[in-house]
Amino acid sequence: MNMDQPTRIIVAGPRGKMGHEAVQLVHETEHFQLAAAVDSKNNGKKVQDLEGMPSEDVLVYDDMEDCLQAVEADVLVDLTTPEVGKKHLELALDYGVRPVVGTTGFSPEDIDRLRQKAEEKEIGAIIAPNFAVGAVLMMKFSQMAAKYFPDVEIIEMHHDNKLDAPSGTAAKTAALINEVRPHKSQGHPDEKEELEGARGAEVDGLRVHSVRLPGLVAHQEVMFGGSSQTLSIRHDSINRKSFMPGVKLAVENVLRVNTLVYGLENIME
Ligand SMILES: NC(=O)C1=CN([C@@H]2O[C@H](COP(=O)(O)OP(=O)(O)OC[C@H]3O[C@@H](n4cnc5c(N)ncnc54)[C@H](O)[C@@H]3O)[C@@H](O)[C@H]2O)C=CC1
Ligand SMILES: O=C(O)C1=N[C@H](C(=O)O)C[C@H](O)C1
Repeated sequence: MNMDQPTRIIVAGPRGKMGHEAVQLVHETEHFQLAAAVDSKNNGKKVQDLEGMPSEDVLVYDDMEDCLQAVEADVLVDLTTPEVGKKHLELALDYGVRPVVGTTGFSPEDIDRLRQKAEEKEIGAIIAPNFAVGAVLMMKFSQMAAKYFPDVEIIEMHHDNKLDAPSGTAAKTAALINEVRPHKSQGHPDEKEELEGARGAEVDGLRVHSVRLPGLVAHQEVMFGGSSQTLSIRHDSINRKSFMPGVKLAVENVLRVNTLVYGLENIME
């Protein structure tokens, strides 16, 4: 790949809340070039003909494989839905296009399998459950705190159009915390849920609660409790522009790695 040439990018999900911002980011970034978009409809139209899109004279495909066969691209930015995102990531690897995936809903098994595939193909891939730098710091600070406060509950709060629960960020936070937290079942040993789900989902004894409300964007609070004290670590994305510097960083870095990287923290300086 010639690093002096602009990075040619396919955006999947261009009419979505995140995809729309991503098309705008590619349009505004000098060393990025939009190669095509993959949408669930609008096959054969130009991106610039979709409502609210910048003047990008490139084609929209309604099928990822058709797009990968027709278009020369370096990177796929996927911001679709959990099931679609998994298929797109696999196809991109098959065609030697490096995936940057913000789509959430990947299980640890999915990630292991896809990492193996990326390594077999010797190309980079990045799955980032949260592109906001502040959210990455919130996760890292939570991991630091968990060493000293093993009693912790995660409360993630999102808009009510979100398909997956818990959020990818909450799942990643729980995984990071459980790397350092001694296993512990929280709450009273005789605790009983009078209403199913009242104590949230359980990840190795740690509880995760998902709130869905109109008006919210993306928020997470990690609450720790210790003797006579509590600690809360909170991040709020109040606009989807908060994710775009992370998308840019991931596109730049996916060209330099030959494995699947899970989490923006692994590429942040
Ligand atoms: N990693 C991160 O920082 C962030 C990740 N997300 C994740 O990104 C994904 C998208 O989120 P939003 O933009 O809020 O959702 P959205 O619902 O606004 O957009 C999803 C888009 O995917 C499109 N789509 C569905 N099937 C498709 C297909 N077969 N081919 C092409 N496009 C298809 C839909 O038409 C829609 O436009 C979700 O999984 C969400 O959890 C959201 C925000 C930040
Ligand atoms: O769907 C969203 O909106 C978001 N999804 C990601 C997640 O599941 O963690 C990232 C962010 O929280 C916004």
